[in-house]
This record gives sequence, structure tokens and C-alpha cells, in this order.
Amino acid sequence: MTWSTTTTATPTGAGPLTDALAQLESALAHLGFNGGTRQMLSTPRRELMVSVPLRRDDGSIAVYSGYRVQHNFSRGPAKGGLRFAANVDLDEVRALAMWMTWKCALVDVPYGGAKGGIAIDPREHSVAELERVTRRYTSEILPIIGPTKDIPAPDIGTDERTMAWMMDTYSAAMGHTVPGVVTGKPVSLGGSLGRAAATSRGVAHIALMAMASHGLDPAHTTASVQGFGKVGRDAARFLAAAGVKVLAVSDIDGAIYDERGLDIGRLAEHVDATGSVAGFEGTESIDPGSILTLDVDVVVPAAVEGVLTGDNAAKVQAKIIVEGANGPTTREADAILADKNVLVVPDILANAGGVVVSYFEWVQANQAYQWSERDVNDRLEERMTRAWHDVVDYAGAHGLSYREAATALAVQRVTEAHRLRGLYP
Ligand SMILES: NC(=O)C1=CN([C@@H]2O[C@H](COP(=O)(O)OP(=O)(O)OC[C@H]3O[C@@H](n4cnc5c(N)ncnc54)[C@H](OP(=O)(O)O)[C@@H]3O)[C@@H](O)[C@H]2O)C=CC1
Ligand SMILES: O=C(O)CCC(=O)C(=O)O
Repeated sequence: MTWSTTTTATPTGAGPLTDALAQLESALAHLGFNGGTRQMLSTPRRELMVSVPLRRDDGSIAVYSGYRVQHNFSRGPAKGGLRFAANVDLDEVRALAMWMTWKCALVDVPYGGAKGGIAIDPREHSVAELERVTRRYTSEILPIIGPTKDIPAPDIGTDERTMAWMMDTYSAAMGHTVPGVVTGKPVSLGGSLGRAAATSRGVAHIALMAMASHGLDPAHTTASVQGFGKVGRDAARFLAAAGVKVLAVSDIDGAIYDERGLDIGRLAEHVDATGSVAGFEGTESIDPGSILTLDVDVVVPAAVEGVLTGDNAAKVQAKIIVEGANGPTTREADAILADKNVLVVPDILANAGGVVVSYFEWVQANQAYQWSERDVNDRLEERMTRAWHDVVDYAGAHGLSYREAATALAVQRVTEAHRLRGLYP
């Protein structure tokens, strides 16, 4: 395994880390923070790179690159998801870890930020292979995770089953069951009621508040959703349940459109049966790239980073973008959308419902006590509403965009924790 504790994240060219660092720079400039604070916040506290060997079902050996980046611990243990995707690399994981720090601070949960990833396409592997690769990765990063150190959760390409394997591997090494080492576990293993849909519930709640702030009545509002995975599917479901007409959704394989509004329940059944939104009866197949620029009121990118760019931002017709995904909007797109007066609700606010309920899960696991789903959802809504008002008020008071306000608020909280812990560590 390769350890690094001193790397300053210096990205090359465009990409999520470039965007994340630019957002940090603008928050630091607004707050008037000095070079030392800047260097501390732009530098991950710890990075671990591992090679993950896998014996494939046919007996051959493959080796995958794995990462865990812990960006900050000032407010508590590091927290963040684990991604399985072919294009995962260190800079992407660094950016995602930094965004986790701001997200946790913004919704005021007592965590720092982390993220992990393995450069593997889960669709190319059997369940048995995925289990072996997850267990080996967990063993490799075991020294730096734990309920008081760093607590992984699901992200792209991983799910509650992955978390169960991680918990089991960690627990076997400890000699006793440690449910608090991961969140997003199956409920029967100490997971929280409401966690599976929490990110989407939060996205929809924030989208409805953003719509209200623009005087949009859900019953007369249209939306499109990019991505129909753990976040996109339920975000579309909650929006539709609130009366919003979801006209289009997409996944890797295609995009579909229905001017009458999609039946999300039936679409979910179609996806469960076929593996894709493509070919859903009664809908028109459209160019997946157009999902972000359709004539709708609200766009929810809920797939990957860097999809709203300098090339397509000028074509956006929506009034509101609610970032279900992490980092879907590049710096160039942000500037163009601001000029067009499009409201961008940033990822660290819009998709924070997942980590909020992960926090609730961790609290429940540590106390070996389960809350009701109603309790979880009420507390989630309360936290999301509070964070929304914090951002709106701060943006209004300082003449900032919502992204600038959210990042500045978060950076201020992290820096304050750092100051209170002592200036001379
Ligand atoms: N899960 C969580 O709790 C949280 C997730 N997020 C963020 O939300 C986003 C989605 O995560 P999640 O839903 O968990 O991941 P999933 O793996 O469950 O789903 C990802 C979805 O995005 C689709 N997709 C991938 N690439 C593209 C593309 N280029 N164009 C269109 N669709 C694409 C996938 O298609 P296909 O189905 O065909 O593979 C799938 O539908 C990520 O940015 C993640 O970091 C943020 C906060 C919490
Ligand atoms: O639930 C968590 O701990 C983190 C989820 C996540 O990876 C994210 O919010 O981006």
C-alpha cells in the first residue's frame, strides 16, 4: 500500500479537482483567509492508494487501483461514499472528499470528509467477484477506517450489499460486530430506516423549496432527471409524487421523454426488468445529451461530474438546477448559468440528505437503538430546511451565488473548528 500524508492536491487541467479547488479559492477570498488556512484546506489530511488483486471466476487474476482520501477531520471522523467506476482516479476522489467536508459542515453533522473508489466497472463482474474485490479493498484500507476514524457509505456503483460485505470484513478483523464502521447498510444489519431514499428525499425537498422561492407551483412545473440510480430514481419518484411532471430521464444506455409526464412507478418496474430506462413503452427515445437542455423548469443532474460544461450551459432552458450528483457543473458552466440567471442549487446542499441520514444511522448503530422511519424523515427534513435557509440568507446578505454561499459557510465552520482545537497542533 502507498501512504501519502503531505500531498498538496494540484490537479492538471480540467476536472472535478480543478472545480473543487476553484470553489475553495473563491470561498477563501470571500472570507479573507490566509495562505496557511488555504494550504490546509486544499490538502487532504491523508491519502491511501492500494492495489486490489481479484481472482476472477475463470481463475485469472486482475488487479485494480483503489483509493481512500480523507480530506479533513477538524469537525469529527471522516465520512463519505465508496465508488466503483472504471474511470475513478486519485484527483476525482480528492475532489469528492473535499466536497464531503463542506457538505458535512454545511448540514452540521459532526464529521470531516472522505471518499473512496476502485477503478472497476461493476457491470463487468459477477456478484462473487464484486464481493471478493470489496473484501480485499476493505482489508487494504482497514488501518484507516473505523466508526471513530472514517465511515464509508454507498456511492456510484456500490450499494447496501457492498456495505454489508465491508462491515463483515472489518468486523471479522476486529473479532466482534462493528455496525458503525459503514452506513447505508441493510436495515436488518443495523442500517437506518429511510437511508436508502434519503439522498433523493433531500433532493426533492430542496427542489420544492427552490421552486417555491421562484413562485413555481409543483402542479404546473416540469422536470428532467439525469441518472436513474439510487439518487435519480427516487428523486424522480418524490418529485412526481409532489405533482411535478417529470418529462424525461436518462441512464448510461439512453434517455426517454413523455410530454404527458412519465409514470415513475411503472418506469421503475421496467428498469428492474430490463436494466435500463431505454425502451420504456409509450415514450420517445431522445438524445441522452439533451436531458440537461430540455424545455423544462427544473433539471436534476443525478449521475456523474462535469456534465454541465462551457459547451452546453448556454443551451440550458430550465430556471432551476438541483445538483443531485456531486460536481455536475464545471466552473465555466457555473459562470454561464449565473449570467443566464439560472438558479443552481449546489451539490453540497442539494444531495446532503444521504449523509444526514448516514449520520442518523451511525448514531443508531452506536446506541444499538432503531428510530422509526417517520422520525428519520422528519429529522432529515428539519436539517435540510435549516441548511437551505442558512444558504439563502448568507447568499442574500453577501451577494453570493448559492454555491459560493454554501461553500463559504462550510469553510468558515471547518476553519472555526480548526481554530478552536488550537492554532499550534
Ligand atoms: N448514493 C448516495 O447516497 C449519494 C450519491 N450522490 C451522488 O449522486 C450521483 C449518483 O449516485 P448514485 O445514484 O448513488 O449512483 P448509482 O450508481 O446508483 O446510479 C448512477 C446512475 O447514473 C447513471 N449514469 C452514469 N453515467 C451516466 C451518464 N454519463 N449519463 C447518464 N446517466 C449516467 C447510471 O446509469 P446505469 O443505470 O445505466 O448504470 C445510473 O442510473 C453521484 O454523483 C453520487 O456521488 C450524492 C450524495 C449521496
Ligand atoms: O452517506 C454518506 O456517508 C456519504 C454519501 C456520499 O458519498 C455523498 O454524500 O456524496
